[in-house]
Amino acid sequence: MDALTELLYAYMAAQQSQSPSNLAHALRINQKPMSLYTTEFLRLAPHLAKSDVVAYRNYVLKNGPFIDETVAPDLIKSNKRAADVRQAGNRHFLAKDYLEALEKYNESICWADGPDSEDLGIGYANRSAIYFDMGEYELSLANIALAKKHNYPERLMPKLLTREHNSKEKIATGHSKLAMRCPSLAMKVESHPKRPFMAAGIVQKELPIYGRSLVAERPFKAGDVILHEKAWMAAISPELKYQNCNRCSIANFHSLIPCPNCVSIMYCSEKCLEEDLKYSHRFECGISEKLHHISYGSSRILMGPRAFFYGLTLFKDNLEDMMKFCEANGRDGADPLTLDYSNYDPLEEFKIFHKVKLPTNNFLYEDSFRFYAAVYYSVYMKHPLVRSLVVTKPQKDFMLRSFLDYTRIIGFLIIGPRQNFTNQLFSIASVCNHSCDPNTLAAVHFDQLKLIALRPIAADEQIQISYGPLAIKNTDNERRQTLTMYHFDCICDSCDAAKARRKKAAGKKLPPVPLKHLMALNQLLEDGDADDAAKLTMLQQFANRYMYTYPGENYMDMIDIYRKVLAITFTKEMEDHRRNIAVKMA
Ligand SMILES: C[S@@+](CC[C@H](N)C(=O)[O-])C[C@H]1O[C@@H](n2cnc3c(N)ncnc32)[C@H](O)[C@@H]1O
Repeated sequence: MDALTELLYAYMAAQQSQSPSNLAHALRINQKPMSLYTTEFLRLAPHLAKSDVVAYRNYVLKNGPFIDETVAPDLIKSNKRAADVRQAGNRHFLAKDYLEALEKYNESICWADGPDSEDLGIGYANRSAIYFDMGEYELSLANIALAKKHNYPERLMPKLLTREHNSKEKIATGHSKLAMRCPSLAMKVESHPKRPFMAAGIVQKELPIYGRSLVAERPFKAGDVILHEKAWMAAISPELKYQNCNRCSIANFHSLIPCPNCVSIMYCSEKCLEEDLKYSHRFECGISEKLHHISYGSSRILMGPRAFFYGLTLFKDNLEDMMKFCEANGRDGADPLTLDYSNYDPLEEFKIFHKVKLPTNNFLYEDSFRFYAAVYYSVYMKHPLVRSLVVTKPQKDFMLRSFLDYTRIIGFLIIGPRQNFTNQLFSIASVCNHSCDPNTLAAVHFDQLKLIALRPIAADEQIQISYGPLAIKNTDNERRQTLTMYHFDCICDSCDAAKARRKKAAGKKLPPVPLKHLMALNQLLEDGDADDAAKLTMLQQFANRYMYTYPGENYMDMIDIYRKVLAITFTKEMEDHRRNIAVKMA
């Protein structure tokens, strides 16, 4: 019987007998999505529905699901495993399956037992060979440097030195991807003195139904970068553990370093490693596989517990102080624009997060959230550090309730298309409301976000982005359906039938000459070799000059092209940024 059939049988048996212990058995067999069991769990314990999260926790502690050693054992570093997994990577490399090979080499790097293991050095060296083949010479050099630092065997050194020489030669002869010169989306408008990464002249206002909103106090032009924000928290789905950084979520071309103590976690840099150890991994190292088992298929669900431990660290591990603050401060509203980022204090930013007001008590996925909070609680309490800090009953209940509360807040705050593999939390950008015809693009590259005006924005206009659906692409029904995931009915102008009709009537056709230029531009855009900077400048000029035709069809088509070019440019800009970091590492 294959594993899937076995799982199915166990699942059906659990359903028939309605016995929690059979469910626990099914869970042991299944190493994958826990979400499969949420509905089933709730069916087996219907009395829990809508009850307090403490009841969920008590039920889970008594009846399971037990995420223990039999379900998700800790992985202990092993050079033998490192060598075996590396062999699998070599097979992918020979077949030129570069991404699969990188993932296997990363896994091998994680298994390598300690910084002096030659398996660590060989893993980095093998990665450098892939980057060389991919034409990523800076990354090749950075990985050669890592291999040399981590006991790469002398007997193999000549091969590595040849690759180092060849990579340098490729860069010197203009074959580096950095030589392709990507335009940077720099902030050119005046910045705010207390928020150097944000344009001056933007405020937070409370608007009917929308709630907190970002509003321009001065006009902006198309192409103005009005915010460049870094996420304060991010998470990846466990499937990406050998592909993305556990702290900032970036893929970094899969050039990652391992947690020195466990096999389950990687980072894009020493900085992320240090920060993650400080804010969350010290509470997770040793139980990561169990946590992964719970959050398989989702990055978001772990962010609630993570936010709690982040806060606890900022309160200097003093749980009583954190409890005092949280109990004295209800969720009655918060404005991140009151923070002084020129004198950044992460605790103040965390307090703003804690005070976010949720618009409803009717939360989506509430039963699942309580179930997950309870199961996470049961796993985190296995960690000695957590057990030493969370001791009394009120402290334990506080941690449990915080897991749930922060999961809800994060569900409310996360912007952009709902996808599960990586998620990031931005304090300021998360104040942006959705519009199906947004005036601004939120370009996101993992933990980096830029808000860029897509068309001229007038003073007093709300700054809005799209969380996914767009009137230009999706029907009213499609948009409504997508937005049910966000649990709100869109009130933007495109979703109000009368306003949408009036708006449409105001649109004009582009004059013949710019229309001809636009068609030529369309062709140019299909030419991959065309100068990105020239495309951007042209589109930006169109967007500003012909705003009077908005929302005419030609103008809207052009904005759609502009949106795509901006998103591609931002990705390239961020990738170049990482290549430049690799140069420094080499
Ligand atoms: C990421 S938050 C945006 C900030 C939020 N307005 C606040 O008060 O914190 C997303 C929430 O804002 C509200 N919202 C955003 N766009 C909206 C829209 N187009 N129509 C109605 N409500 C919207 C919904 O309550 C949604 O769940």
